This record gives sequence, structure tokens and C-alpha cells, in this order.
Amino acid sequence: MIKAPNIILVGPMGAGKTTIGRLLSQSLGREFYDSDRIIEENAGADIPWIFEKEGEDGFRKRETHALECMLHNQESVVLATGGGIVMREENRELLIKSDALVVYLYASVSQQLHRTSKSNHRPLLQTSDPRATLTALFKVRDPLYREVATLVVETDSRHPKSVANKALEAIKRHLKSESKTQNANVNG
Ligand SMILES: Nc1ncnc2c1ncn2[C@@H]1O[C@H](COP(=O)(O)OP(=O)(O)O)[C@@H](O)[C@H]1O
Ligand SMILES: O=C(O)C1=C[C@@H](OP(=O)(O)O)[C@@H](O)[C@H](O)C1
Ligand SMILES: [Mg+2]
Repeated sequence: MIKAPNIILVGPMGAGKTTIGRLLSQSLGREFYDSDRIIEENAGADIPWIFEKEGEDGFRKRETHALECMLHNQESVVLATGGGIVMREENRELLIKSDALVVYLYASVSQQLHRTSKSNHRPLLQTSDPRATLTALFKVRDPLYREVATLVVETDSRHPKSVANKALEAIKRHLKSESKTQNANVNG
């Protein structure tokens, strides 16, 4: 039997990858994973601790390992990634070469700022000017999210459930059009 593709969410901090990923997994009846949680479980420590002790580079190595493990998983899952997963070329290649359906959850910098302001668990945002940090990161990362993405879903001014429904519709449409193309190729 052909395995249904993994669904992998990418996008900036505060795009809603963790929130939407969980909702999508419930709708699809699949297991939900979050690369940040996998990293924390494997390390036995939280992300701020890993950044402090191992630096961002140490965290990125752990992130690549978590991504590789998930891509080798036998079951089809929904995976939320961390906002910096696209920074390593190695990760981008893994995402592009995998048969996963990669969804870029787009959020404006203002929304990213609003949604991340409630938590202090993101080491990169513990700066005097988080808006400037998010703006600089977005400039570098937005083209990289687009490079790896199969689909882009806008999340501004939308309730999480509405974003999840919109993503689900886009995923179903994409899978349907792919299966039509495959049938056309098989039939002639
Ligand atoms: N579409 C949305 N509208 C409003 N708030 C949202 C939306 N998506 C996520 N949030 C909220 O924003 C915060 C960050 O969401 P999270 O899922 O952790 O984002 P990410 O994993 O992309 O960093 C959470 O408090 C979450 O409840
Ligand atoms: O953008 C980033 O580099 C990061 C995003 C975080 O995940 P979320 O995008 O889920 O907040 C987490 O992986 C870490 O703090 C670094
Ligand atoms: Mg998250």
C-alpha cells in the first residue's frame, strides 16, 4: 500500500505551527509530533537550557537529528517544526527530497510579535527589540520557507480552527490533484 505523505508545518515563530499541527492531526486521525518537543525529550532539558549550554549551533544539530528521525518514521504523521528548521541547507534538502507535504504557515511580523509576546520560552526573542529581531529573521527565512513548501497558508486574522480547516482543504485539494496526475500517467 502507498504510504500517505507526512504533513510538515514550517513558518516563523508565532505562525501557529504547534497549535495548527495538533488540530490537523486530530482531524486526520494521525499522531502529532513537534520537533521542539522531540529535542527537549531527547536532551532531557528545555530549549532555553539547550541554547544556553550548547549555543544555537548545538540546538540546530539536535534539530537536524530530530527531522531525520521523523522522516524515517514508518507511520504517516503531522510534524510541527521550529521556525529555524530552514536555516540549515541540509534540512532544506531533507524536506525537499522527502515525499512530505510541506505547509508554510504564513504570518505577518505584527502577528508573530503579538502571538509570541505571551511566552518567554523562545531564546532568540529575549532581546530588547523583538520586533526588529522578527523582522530580520523574516527577511532571511521567508524565501527559505517558500523554497521548501508545497503549499502556503495565510494565518493572519484567523482563529486557529479556521486556519486548520483552511490548511486541511488545501492539503486535500493538493492530494486529489496529485492522484489524478498519477492515474493519468498510469492510464496512458
Ligand atoms: N491563528 C491564530 N490566531 C490567534 N492566535 C494563534 C493562532 N495560531 C496560534 N496562536 C497562538 O499563538 C501562540 C503561538 O502559537 P504556536 O502554535 O506556539 O506557534 P509556533 O509553533 O509557530 O511558534 C499560542 O499562544 C497560540 O495559541
Ligand atoms: O525560529 C527559531 O529559530 C526557533 C523557533 C522555536 O520554535 P517555534 O517556531 O515553534 O516557536 C524553537 O525551535 C527555537 O526557539 C528556535
Ligand atoms: Mg512551535
